[in-house]
Amino acid sequence: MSGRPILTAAAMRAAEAACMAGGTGAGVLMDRAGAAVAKATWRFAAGAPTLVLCGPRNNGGDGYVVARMLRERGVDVTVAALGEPRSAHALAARVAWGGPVVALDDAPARAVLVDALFGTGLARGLEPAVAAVLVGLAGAARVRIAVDVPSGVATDDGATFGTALPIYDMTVALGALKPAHRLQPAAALCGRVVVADIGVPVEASELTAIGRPSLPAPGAEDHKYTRGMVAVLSGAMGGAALLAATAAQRAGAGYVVLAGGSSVGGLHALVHRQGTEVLADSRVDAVLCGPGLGRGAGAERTLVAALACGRPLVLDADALRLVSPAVLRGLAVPAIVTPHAGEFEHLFGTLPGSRIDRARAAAAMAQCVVVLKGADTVIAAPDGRVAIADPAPAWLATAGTGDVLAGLVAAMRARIDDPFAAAQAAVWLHGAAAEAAGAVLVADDLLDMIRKVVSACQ
Ligand SMILES: NC(=O)C1=CN([C@@H]2O[C@H](COP(=O)(O)OP(=O)(O)OC[C@H]3O[C@@H](n4cnc5c(N)ncnc54)[C@H](O)[C@@H]3O)[C@@H](O)[C@H]2O)[C@@H](O)CC1
Ligand SMILES: [K+]
Repeated sequence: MSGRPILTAAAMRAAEAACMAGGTGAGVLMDRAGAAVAKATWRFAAGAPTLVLCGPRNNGGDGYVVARMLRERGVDVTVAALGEPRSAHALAARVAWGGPVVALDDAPARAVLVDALFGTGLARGLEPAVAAVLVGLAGAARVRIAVDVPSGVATDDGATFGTALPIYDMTVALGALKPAHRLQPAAALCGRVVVADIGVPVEASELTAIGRPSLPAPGAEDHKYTRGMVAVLSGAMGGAALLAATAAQRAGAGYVVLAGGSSVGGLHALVHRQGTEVLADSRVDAVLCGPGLGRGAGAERTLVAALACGRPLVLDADALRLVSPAVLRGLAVPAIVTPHAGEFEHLFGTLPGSRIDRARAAAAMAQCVVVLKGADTVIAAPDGRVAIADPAPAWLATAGTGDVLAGLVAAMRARIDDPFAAAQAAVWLHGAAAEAAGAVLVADDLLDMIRKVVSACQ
């Protein structure tokens, strides 16, 4: 699992400060940042006339460097500034640019827009008048490129403060990914995100991006039980559990039992069992409870049996309405829970902060791995580690896709000991399956794609 680091604004500033303490000047970093953006802009826009918007501080400073470097490549560059430079390095970069600078309000539309108004220092939403000018110029441009982050988004939680902002074609993240590149609504504005190495060493981070997992193919000594035995507990609505069980099979679990419900059908290789006796089988590596469970007395009995079995648990859907953080905390083996926003709030209450903060607090509260699902899925471990998924296709917003994810989580949990790593592998497979399925997918289509995306992980 690659797990590229994601740095908050403060963490990026600390990395930058450590680099400067090691002897690299701030101006050098700004030059590297500007050079990286100029190179990306050149490649993307092939030298078309370019408007660079520069803010008052260091993001704006990067902008002046971009303008200078594009001019050196022969590009027709116009610079428009939101006020005078208010940091020493931005001022130096403007002096080095040396060309004309017009006020933002007078900026002419050009084919390429480079937005260097605000970066990781943004503390509040853009002034409505500034946002309106930005949106207008972006709308008139053919190519829109954001320096570090789109101006007007909050770096650490991806908020846009309710302001309408442009959608960019590319965002050049300086030094490392930031939460805003992955959290909504900001992530949807970024376009393609390119991380530019500006020579700032980035330590291992508690916050990472979910990368493609490594899922070794079975060896000669493997058999169906070593491949992972998964028990999926069914209930009132058998279809959901069937989706989950099939996903687990397709993701490589060697033996999948669908137990406790009345469901029939599925692949011939799926084993159907009455009741929950399978939970006493010591070969069971992971138990999934929740999809199609229902919320009646039968559902509670099934859940109680699951909670008592001592096997690694994955809890989803209806099961999340019937447990509490205290019950999860009491489990001998940490569970994985997979709530969407509504289930999350029902289970953990209204927690403060970003999705990262909330998922992390919930995981600590319940001492389990929390997969907070959505357009920006966030996974948190009880020890404080958090991983964020790349944006997944919005076509996933359809019935049954959560059941498929739950089955994938169970299959991964059955073969990967670390529940945090297992959850990440499953979320990656789910997103990749959705990419492969394409437009207007239904949950069943994901099942057909799982084998293909698992093969890509070997
Ligand atoms: N992190 C790094 O290693 C590097 C960062 N650099 C650049 O520096 C940027 C951060 O620069 P700064 O911290 O100077 O901050 P910004 O350039 O992001 O500007 C934010 C500042 O503007 C003011 N402000 C905040 N919100 C505002 C609003 N809505 N309207 C008007 N004014 C507002 C505040 O005074 C705040 O300090 C990064 O995004 C990046 O572009 C690069 O120059 C070099 C390397
Ligand atoms: K920017």
